[in-house]
Formats: sequence, C-alpha cells, structure tokens
Amino acid sequence: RFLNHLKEDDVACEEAVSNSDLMLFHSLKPLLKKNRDRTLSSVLLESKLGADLSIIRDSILIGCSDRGSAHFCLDLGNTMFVFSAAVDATAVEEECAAMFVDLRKSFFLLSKSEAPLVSQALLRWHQTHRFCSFSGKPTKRNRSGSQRFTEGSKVIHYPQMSPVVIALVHDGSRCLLGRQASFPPGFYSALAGFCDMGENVEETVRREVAEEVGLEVQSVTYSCSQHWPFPNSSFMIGCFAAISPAHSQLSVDHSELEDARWFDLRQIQAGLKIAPPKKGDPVVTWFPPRHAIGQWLIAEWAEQQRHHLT
Ligand SMILES: NC(=O)C1=CN([C@@H]2O[C@H](COP(=O)(O)OP(=O)(O)OC[C@H]3O[C@@H](n4cnc5c(N)ncnc54)[C@H](O)[C@@H]3O)[C@@H](O)[C@H]2O)C=CC1
Ligand SMILES: [Mg+2]
Repeated sequence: RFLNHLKEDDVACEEAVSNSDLMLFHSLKPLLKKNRDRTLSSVLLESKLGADLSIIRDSILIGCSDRGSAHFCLDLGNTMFVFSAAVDATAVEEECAAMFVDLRKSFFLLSKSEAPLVSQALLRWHQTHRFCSFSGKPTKRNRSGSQRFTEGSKVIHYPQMSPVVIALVHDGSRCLLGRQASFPPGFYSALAGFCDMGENVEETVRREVAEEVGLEVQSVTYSCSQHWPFPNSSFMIGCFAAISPAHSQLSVDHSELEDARWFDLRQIQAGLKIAPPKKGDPVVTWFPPRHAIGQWLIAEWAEQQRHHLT
C-alpha cells in the first residue's frame, strides 16, 4: 500500500525521496561497490553529487523495503534530464569507491536479493518512450515514474514487458537443452519463445517446442517466473513440458537453434557445477548462471529426477 501510495501521489513521492536509498546508474550501468561480493552502492547524495541536488528530481521509484523506506534510481548519464545535466561518471566512481558495471554483468554479480532491483529500474523504458504513440507529442512522467502521459490528453502509458515462455522439455529420464548461434560458446539453455497475441501459456509452449525441435508436447506444468531485463523487459514464464520417450527424435529448425540435445541426469549434474567460462577458456558445455530462470528449471528437474531414482 505504501508503494502504491507513492506511485499515485506526486507530493508523497517527492517527500519520500529525502529519506530513501538512491541507486545510481550511468547510461544504464548500475554503480557497484568494489568489495569482493559486489553490492549496489546506494549513496549519500550531498557528498557524491556536489551542490546540484536538483538532479534527484529526475530519480525513479523502484520499490520499498519492509521497513517502509523507498528505493529510487537515477541515471547520471541520461541525456534527457528535465532538471539537470549529465554527471561525469569517473568523478562519481572515484568519490564512491565504486564502478559503473554493465547491466547484464551486474545482474549476475549481485546477490539474489539485489539482482531484482536492477531489473526493476525502469530507466530504459523512460529513455525509449519519450513520445506518445497515439499523438506523436512528447510525454512527461509522473513523480514516481510509474507512468508517462501527454499534457491535456487522457492517454496514459505504463511500462511494458513481453510475456515469454521458457520450457524445459523432458521425456521421463532426459531433458532437452538448446543453443542459439548468438549464445556464448558452449552455452545451452531451455527452449524459449515470445507468446503470440491471443495465445495462452500452454499453447505457446506447444507451438515453440514444435517449431524449434519438432516435438509434440503431451503436458505442460508451471514452475516459476522471472522478470528478465535483457535486451528489453520480458516476463519469463518457466514450465516443464513432458513428451513421450517413444517420440523423442529431434528435428531441429536450424534457422532458430544452432543445436539441441538430450541430457541425462549425470550430464545435467556435471553441467550445473561448471561456472560460466571466461574469454579464451576452452569450450565446455555450460548452463544458465545463477539468478537465471533457466538454471532454476534445470536444477528443479535434476532434483525431481534424483528423488525419482532413489
Ligand atoms: N533466461 C534464460 O535462460 C533464457 C532467456 N531467454 C530470453 O527469452 C527471450 C525469447 O527467446 P527467443 O528464443 O529469442 O524467442 P523466439 O523463439 O520467440 O524467437 C525470437 C523472435 O521472435 C520474434 N518476436 C515475437 N515477439 C517478440 C517480442 N515481443 N520481442 C522481440 N521479438 C519478438 C522476433 O522475430 C524474434 O526474432 C529472449 O529475449 C531471451 O533473452 C532465452 C533463452 C534462455
Ligand atoms: Mg526461441
């Protein structure tokens, strides 16, 4: 309720800023502390940003803690500031003993509790929705940043995300993983695809699996979901898709997937132990890293399979 109140009430939101944590970004890169387990650097504004605190009015509400303090974020490299000019990244890094780190990299470096904060930052949506798609006129944001609108118009724009299914196909003793040509070398994950307009989750899973690997799904069960901020906002819906072992012959559509393979429990358990390789390392088969819904699905299947066998 507190969060919703701040979203709706511009005055309350403005008051909350002075008593809140502010996550800094520069050109969409979050500021991370330089300590060993990387954490987000939330800052004391007066010391870090110099005298020009008007810049805080460009910040965006991203959530609140259980103790009722709000979290805001601010992109210091934003070229469309309303109240201030862009701030020099190096000066802030030095002052905070921290670094602006690529969004995708940060997501995997951060802890399970902090990673979602990075996804919740609506910065990219604001930067790419500066004009109304009905009238073509410039849009403004409300104080919290939960919506954009054009003065004198009733049309309100809310942040958008695309629903995507990610399905771990299994045949009773093996699970299926695939890789797109654009994936890093050796990386395999569950099959994924955007929901078409009018489809339900089961229909998307059946269509995507049939399109990508030519298999007929017998049943779909929901497992978990995750907001995925790359490259744009997707809402990932994680499912298991059962197929008959008698009909497990793959017919891979190579325009979508470079490769798809069946993995047994032993191969999955070994793959889950492999850390994401660094540039120049020999190519090994590895699976989605921590915080990725792909890994949750693979780990859940392995756990179920282990119980099944014991
Ligand atoms: N967390 C994970 O482990 C994984 C996440 N993913 C994510 O899932 C998403 C979808 O996976 P894909 O196999 O690429 O989808 P896909 O199999 O539906 O193919 C992508 C194509 O779908 C079309 N498309 C339809 N609606 C779209 C929309 N709203 N936005 C963009 N393209 C749209 C485009 O032509 C695009 O080239 C990707 O953005 C990727 O980031 C994919 C695999 C693993
Ligand atoms: Mg796909």
